[in-house]
Amino acid sequence: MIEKTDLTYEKTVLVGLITKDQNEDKLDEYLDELEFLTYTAGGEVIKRFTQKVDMPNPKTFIGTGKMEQVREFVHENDIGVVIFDDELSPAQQKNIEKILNCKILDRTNLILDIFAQRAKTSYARTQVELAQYEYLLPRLAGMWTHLERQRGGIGMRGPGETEIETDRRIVRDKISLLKKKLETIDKQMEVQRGNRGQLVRVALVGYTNVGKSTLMNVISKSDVFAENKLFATLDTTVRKVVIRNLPFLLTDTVGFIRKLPTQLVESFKSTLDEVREADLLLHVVDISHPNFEDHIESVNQTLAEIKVLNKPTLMVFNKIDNYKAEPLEKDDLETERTPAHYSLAEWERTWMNRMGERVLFISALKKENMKDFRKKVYETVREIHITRFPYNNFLYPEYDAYGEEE
Ligand SMILES: Nc1nc2c(ncn2[C@@H]2O[C@H](COP(=O)(O)OP(=O)(O)OP(=O)(O)O)[C@@H](O)[C@H]2O)c(=O)[nH]1
Ligand SMILES: [Mg+2]
Repeated sequence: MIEKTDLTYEKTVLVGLITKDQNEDKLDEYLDELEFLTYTAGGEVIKRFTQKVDMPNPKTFIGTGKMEQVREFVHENDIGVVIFDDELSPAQQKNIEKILNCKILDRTNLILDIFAQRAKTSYARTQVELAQYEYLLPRLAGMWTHLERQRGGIGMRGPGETEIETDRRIVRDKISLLKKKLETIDKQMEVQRGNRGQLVRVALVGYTNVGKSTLMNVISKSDVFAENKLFATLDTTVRKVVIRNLPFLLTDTVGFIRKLPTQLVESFKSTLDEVREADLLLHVVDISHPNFEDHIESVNQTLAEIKVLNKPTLMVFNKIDNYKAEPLEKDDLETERTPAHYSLAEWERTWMNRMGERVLFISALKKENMKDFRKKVYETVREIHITRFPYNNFLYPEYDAYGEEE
């Protein structure tokens, strides 16, 4: 299927809720991210609507009065799409569509759309298609999709079976078909991975748009697609990298994002196998992003969900060239000093306290501190290598034994 909503130049409105779990600042952050996602999908955000409620309205997500405001705005400004920051129930989706009379998407929907636009290889497309059907399945109730045409055949529908049940069955069949297809490719890939021999495997992980592909390009001198949009990378790329004379495999992977249902993450299982099978993770963080600590948290959560726990990890804080602490005047005694005011040196100390030596502060773009980066990666990979193959440790001396050149 691979359905794509064409958002090109489409005028868009965002809607989010302020609730007890999500204060105004948090919502602002989420909507900033949603706006970036919309831009990535090709849309342009004209306005945001927010509402403070205890609970989302079960019928229309936002209240009646607010909905009327949105309806007027949509009507007067020729808005093509309204995007909700949270997942809508099928009933909500249907009701809202009726009222607003334009395209209605939720966050998951939008992300899936971007995935669909970006999936290039047949493997990535199959994964996206699987994710789309997984998303569709619980939503079939109340939605008459006429999927049965695709299946056809007399006698396919049992007596008394409703259309929805038929649709469900078709979607389930499709899901198991796609899973089988992925399994077959997986087996081939496993063989390929097996052929990679006894090299230590390192995987770049991190939130989307933090600079994983840029870093990959810098260290492997390869040409992986990197750009300032979300989910530039959907396929994994593996490169052999040699630092000094120590070879290892480096994998670039799909970026993580918060509020992505686990079941969708699972659709990318095979891509994530690279992460599961890695000996070392480089967790890349965009330290210039105001919410980078939340990003770390949500990456760790996804790692836990896919059962990648306690793997050796280096924290790589990237984009130091772009980091700006919030200014705080010396004589300002009123404002409380928070981590937002930390200098880079303070962040470095904070993370060293938490993680010991396993932290790095770099700029992949400006190639700052790359020497440090190479050294630390070399030493960590070397350690893994000689633990595994103790008999050839003589091959790889301490990094500094090479002297200063390079
Ligand atoms: N200022 C600055 N920008 C950077 C740095 N590293 C990467 N970028 C920019 O950040 C954007 C995202 O970079 P990517 O390498 O595509 O990020 P990614 O983590 O691979 O993103 P996804 O594949 O979308 O998850 C690009 O515009 C890069 O030029 C850096 O050190 N400093
Ligand atoms: Mg990338």
